[in-house]
Amino acid sequence: MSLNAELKQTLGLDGLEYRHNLGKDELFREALANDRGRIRADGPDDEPKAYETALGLGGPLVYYSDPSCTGRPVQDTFAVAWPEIVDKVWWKSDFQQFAPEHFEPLLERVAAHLNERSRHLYVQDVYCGWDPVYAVPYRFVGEFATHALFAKNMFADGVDVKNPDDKRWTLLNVPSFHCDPERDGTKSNRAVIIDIRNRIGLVLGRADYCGVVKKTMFTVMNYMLPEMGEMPMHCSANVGARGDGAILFGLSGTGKTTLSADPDRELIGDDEHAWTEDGVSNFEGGCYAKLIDLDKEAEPVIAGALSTPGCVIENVPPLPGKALTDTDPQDLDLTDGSITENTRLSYPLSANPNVADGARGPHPETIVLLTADAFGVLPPVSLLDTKDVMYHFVSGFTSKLAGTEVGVTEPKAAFSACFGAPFMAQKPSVYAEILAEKMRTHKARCILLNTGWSGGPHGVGKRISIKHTRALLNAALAGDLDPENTEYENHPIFNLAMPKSCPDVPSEILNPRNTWDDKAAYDRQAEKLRDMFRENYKTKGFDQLGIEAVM
Ligand SMILES: Nc1ncnc2c1ncn2[C@@H]1O[C@H](COP(=O)(O)OP(=O)(O)O)[C@@H](O)[C@H]1O
Ligand SMILES: C=C(OP(=O)(O)O)C(=O)O
Ligand SMILES: [Mn+2]
Repeated sequence: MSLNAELKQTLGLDGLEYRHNLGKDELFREALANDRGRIRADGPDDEPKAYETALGLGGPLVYYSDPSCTGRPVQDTFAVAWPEIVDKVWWKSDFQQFAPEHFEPLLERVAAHLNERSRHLYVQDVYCGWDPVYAVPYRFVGEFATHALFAKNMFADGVDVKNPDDKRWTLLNVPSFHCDPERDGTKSNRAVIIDIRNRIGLVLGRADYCGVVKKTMFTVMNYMLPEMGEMPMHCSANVGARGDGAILFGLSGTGKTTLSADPDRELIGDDEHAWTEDGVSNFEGGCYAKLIDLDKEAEPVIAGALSTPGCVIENVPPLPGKALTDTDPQDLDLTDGSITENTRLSYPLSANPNVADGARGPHPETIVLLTADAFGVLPPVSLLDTKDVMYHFVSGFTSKLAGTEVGVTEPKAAFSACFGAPFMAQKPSVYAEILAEKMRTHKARCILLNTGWSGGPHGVGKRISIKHTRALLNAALAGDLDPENTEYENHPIFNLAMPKSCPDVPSEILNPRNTWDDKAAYDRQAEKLRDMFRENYKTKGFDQLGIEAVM
């Protein structure tokens, strides 16, 4: 079937011009010519943007998203509540039911909106997943060349999927369509809606943060993989010189991207993976790094990717006095969080000089659970046994940092099951059971690595340095923190095993109580966090899932 006929059949689009599978250079030029201002002017009450899409000198594209959408719009994210999925999906405030009777009329209105204007659309055919066992063809269809370029950077290509037409997902991204909540069944004038029955994603209105283009598909994968008995994971992954695999689970801002980009280890990916019988493989073909206050020495790989042609930079303002035409990445102010703290760089895996072949690697030898504790009370590193892993995996404690979700402006304690609740389309027990089974089969060492605050809570203490976190991680990966090589002490409040020493890390920071001047205040804060863990365990009914309480 021709592309025209296919898009007429799946989406009702008719009489449109498709710019299909353009190369990066073409998408780059199209983004500059077409994504500036024009389409946004359709919306009511448009807040002016401070800057418009700018040119990089043969380097990255600099995109400024709608000021109301510099992170994921979680409160406007839905799945169509078809009867065959309604009992399986884990519904929650950041993943809500969309009434089936509203879906078709809404899609028809979106199609009519596009057909009437007969604007051109960008269509990019990519794959989600590098392993043909579970990979799906992913067709991005949207108004902005920027998002098509993002999809090209961020997804796999050339994957040999059998019967691709029976598996293809189509994402229709239409920033110029503003929903009417009363008529359309949405909560506001924007919406992100997943239709599992028909394999369609809809991104409407001010939802143009590029992260939506990848995380929507990630949510889909998290629904589908357990159906095939496979484990999807919100984690980064890499491989050391001994062929030793590692995976690092963590919610946004905990360090998946930063810590997996290690010049000495082959990168598999920074965010979304599957763990199957064959090992670990990436869903994506690119990375999505945070740029705020990037330290070019501590993060050489990310800094190096900044000037890669075809990369997309999001919401970084220029240095004072620098013009926005002909922007050299050097002219951007990476310390400027005035648009958002969640400034971003998307780059293909190939921009990293050390990547794993085919974005795949072995079963992990080390499993890292990342957390960023803004209370400053968890140890920087703890050794976990299997029951600790299960407990901390379903608890998913971290502090949400400002920016990645609309509405989060300061660090906030979060218990996000499986370290990615908004994307876990099925219930946490589904993922916990598959992980438990994997851990029984493949023995791995496990650590809890806290990249959060030390010496006091956020605002008083300091964030643990990347240098120390990396030293702790490297020691764990090398086996230096294995129980036969290191002495441990127990944290009496969290019941966690803390090493007494670690190469290249001052011993006194390993027990967080040492880093606080006021020990009584430390104990009170630690007890408060422990009580939050207990409360979360109780209210979510984790005992009924067979998860043992460890604290
Ligand atoms: N000790 C640390 N470990 C990891 N990241 C840190 C640390 N201290 C500060 N950071 C910063 O925190 C952010 C971590 O974000 P990122 O690696 O993108 O997380 P994720 O990929 O899990 O969302 C980065 O901006 C990084 O520079
Ligand atoms: C893209 C995102 O992921 P992360 O912050 O984990 O890199 C996001 O949360 O929007
Ligand atoms: Mn990341």
